[in-house]
Amino acid sequence: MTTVGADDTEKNIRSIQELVNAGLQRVPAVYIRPVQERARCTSAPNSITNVRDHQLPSVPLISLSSSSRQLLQQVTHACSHWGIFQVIDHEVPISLQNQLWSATCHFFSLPTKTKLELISQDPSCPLLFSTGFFSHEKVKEWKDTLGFKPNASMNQELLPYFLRGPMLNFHKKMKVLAHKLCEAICTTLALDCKGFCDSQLSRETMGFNYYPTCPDPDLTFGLSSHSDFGSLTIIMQDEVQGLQVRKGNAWIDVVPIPNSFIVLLGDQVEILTNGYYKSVEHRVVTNTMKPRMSIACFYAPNEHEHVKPLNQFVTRGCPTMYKETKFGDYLKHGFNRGLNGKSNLEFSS
Ligand SMILES: O=C(O)CCC(=O)C(=O)O
Ligand SMILES: [Fe+2]
Repeated sequence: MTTVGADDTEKNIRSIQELVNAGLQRVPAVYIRPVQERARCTSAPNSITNVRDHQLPSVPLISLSSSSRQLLQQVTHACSHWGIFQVIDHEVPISLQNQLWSATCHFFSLPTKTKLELISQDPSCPLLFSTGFFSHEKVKEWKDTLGFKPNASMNQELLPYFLRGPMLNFHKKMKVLAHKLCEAICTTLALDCKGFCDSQLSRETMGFNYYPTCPDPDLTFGLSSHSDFGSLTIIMQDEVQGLQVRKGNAWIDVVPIPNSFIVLLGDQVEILTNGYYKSVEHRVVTNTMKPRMSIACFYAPNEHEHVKPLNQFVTRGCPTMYKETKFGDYLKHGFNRGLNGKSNLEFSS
C-alpha cells in the first residue's frame, strides 16, 4: 500500500477519493477542523450532544400514499418541528434510482484524470467536478462532488454517455416530486401553490457526492454544518449512515431507509414564512469502514428573484425578521463565506 504523506497532498488537491484509494493514512492538514468545530468535541462553548449518547427522536417518515388529511397533518408537524422529513411511496421508479446509482458508482470509480476528461471545457457543459465544497475554503470537506446545473441552453450531448439518460430522467421525475412536496407544504401554509412553487423551484441543480472512508473521522467532516441556501432539497442516500440534523441541542442521524428520499427545507422558506417554518441545520460525518454516496436535488428561486417575508407572516406580534434580498446575492454571499451553521441567514437579517 502506498503511503501518501500530508505534505504531498496539500497542493493541487483534486480528489480526496484518489488520495484515500492510494492508501492515505493520516488526515492531511487542510482537512483538519479546529478543535472547537469537531463532531465529537464536548468542550466547545456551544457544544451539542453527540447523537449516539442519548435516546433521541427520529426524523419524521411520511408515506405519500397517505390520505390527504393525514399527509397535510404530517407535513405540518415535520415542517414546524423539524424542517426535514423522509418520504416513501413517492412513485419514483426503483429501476431508475438503481440506474442512476450504477452510473454514479461508475463515474466515481474512474481515475480523477478520466473524470476530468469526461467533463467538457465547453461553457455549455452543465457539469463541474470538485473536491470539498468550495475551491477556496479554508478547511476542506472530506468529499468529492460532481455538480450538474441543467438549463435550457445546455448541450446534453456533453454529458458522459453512461450518465446522460439516468441523470436526465431522474431529474425530470424529481421535479414532479418536488412540485408535489411543495404543493403539500404550501397547502399547510394556506398559500397560492402555483405561484409559490413555480418561483421557489425554478433554479435546479444536482450534487452527486462521494464521501470516502476517513482514517480519523473525528478530525474532519464530509460536509460541515449548514442549512441549504435555496428553498427545498431532496436527497437520495445509499445505505451508509452519515447525514445528521440538528434538533435543539442534539445531532440526530438520518437513518437510511431503502427506497426513500430525504426532504429538507432551505433558507428561502424560512425567509418567506418569516421564520414560521425554519430551514434545517445539517452536516455529514465520515467513517473508517465504508464510503458513502448521496445525490442531492436542490430547488431555489431564480437568481434575479427578490425574496422577503410574505405579508401574511408579518404581524404586529411577529415583526419582519428578514429584509428583501436578491437570491443571487444571497447565494454569492453564502459561497464566499463558506458553510457555518445557519449563519448565512444573517445576510438577510
Ligand atoms: O450527503 C448528504 O446527505 C447531504 C448533502 C448536503 O447536505 C448538501 O449537499 O447540501
Ligand atoms: Fe445541505
